[in-house]
Amino acid sequence: MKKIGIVYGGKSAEHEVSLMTAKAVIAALDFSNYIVTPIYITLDGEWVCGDTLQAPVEDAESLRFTGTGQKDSIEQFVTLASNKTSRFDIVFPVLHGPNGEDGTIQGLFEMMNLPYVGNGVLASSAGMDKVVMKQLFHQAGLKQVPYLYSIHSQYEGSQETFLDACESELKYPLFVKPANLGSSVGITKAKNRGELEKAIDYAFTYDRKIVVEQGIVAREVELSVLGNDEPTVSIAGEVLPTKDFYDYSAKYVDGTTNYAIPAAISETELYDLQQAAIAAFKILDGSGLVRADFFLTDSGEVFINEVNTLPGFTPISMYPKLWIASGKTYPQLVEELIQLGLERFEEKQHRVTTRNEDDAQ
Ligand SMILES: Nc1ncnc2c1ncn2[C@@H]1O[C@H](COP(=O)(O)OP(=O)(O)OP(=O)(O)O)[C@@H](O)[C@H]1O
Ligand SMILES: C[C@@H](N)C(=O)O
Ligand SMILES: [Mg+2]
Ligand SMILES: [Mg+2]
Repeated sequence: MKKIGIVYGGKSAEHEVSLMTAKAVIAALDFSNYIVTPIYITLDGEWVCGDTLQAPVEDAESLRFTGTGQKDSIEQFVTLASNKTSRFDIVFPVLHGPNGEDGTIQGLFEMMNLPYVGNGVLASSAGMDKVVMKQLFHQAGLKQVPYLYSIHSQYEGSQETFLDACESELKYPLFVKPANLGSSVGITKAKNRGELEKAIDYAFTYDRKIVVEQGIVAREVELSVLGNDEPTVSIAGEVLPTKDFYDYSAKYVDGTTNYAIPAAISETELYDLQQAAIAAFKILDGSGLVRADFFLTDSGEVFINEVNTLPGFTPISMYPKLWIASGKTYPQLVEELIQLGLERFEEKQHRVTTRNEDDAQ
């Protein structure tokens, strides 16, 4: 039996989405092969290690443990994970957004020498920050919509100058986003200066850095990438929002969004999208998984919007659905991700061992 720790929740505005993902991942595990420990990080950042689970949980709510009120209960996790008998064989951080999808927890696992599922520190942090991500994508030659960004302390002193720059360099409608977040939290579509100003103020309530993007009229197409050094890429899926854009409520609340899997696109368009998804994964030095989100224009032009290094992962989320459409089952996908995490860890360990032996000779 392998010991697996599922870490979920998190100090993030995507906390609730993580609970849904965690429930689904736990349900996919083979309980005759894994001893499953749930580790909940509350919205306040308190860590609560649950008792090992005997079976999948019935609902996501039951994963929301009550904490002890001690903010340093991360020590409980460190003790559990460092102890020889209770040490996890692997940890699965099922966290979305800041403090989880951004390299912070991956850094903790690295320092503890714990194998974990998914992207490492670099890919996670560079993939979380939409500005850094855009700069890397530019370097990889990937086409993107025009954008500007600002940092709160700079914006405060030069608000009008920034608004003027947005209006002269970009065309309405504009999409204003916190740089480090997901699930469309904090994003507003602005159609005039007044709305832009409000949208910027709102995005700054989530992050010290914000991005203002030119809106594009295009289809929204997403692809899933899976693997380590030789990643594979899925077919494409199209998001068909029935609202103004694919906002938080369209994603998780009102169920108004439709999806087309596979997306009705040409072979050339699919090829271009797949090449771009792999290029995005590689420039970030990804491991395990990434969902790449694109805009596809009527003339077949591909613009990368962003990647998610720990995308929504319930059986009805786009990332798994694209692999399920290619013949994998959801539990097979979860198992594959665990194996990829173990492979990455073993490869690193092997290098250390070999080097130490070489040094000793
Ligand atoms: N430049 C743009 N032009 C047109 N629509 C946009 C643009 N940027 C974002 N959108 C709309 O807003 C949605 C959310 O944007 P984005 O994917 O960047 O946010 P996110 O918070 O990282 O979401 P997630 O991580 O859940 O995919 C997009 O799916 C799209 O509907
Ligand atoms: C979880 C959300 N950021 C997604 O990418 O699906
Ligand atoms: Mg995102
Ligand atoms: Mg997206």
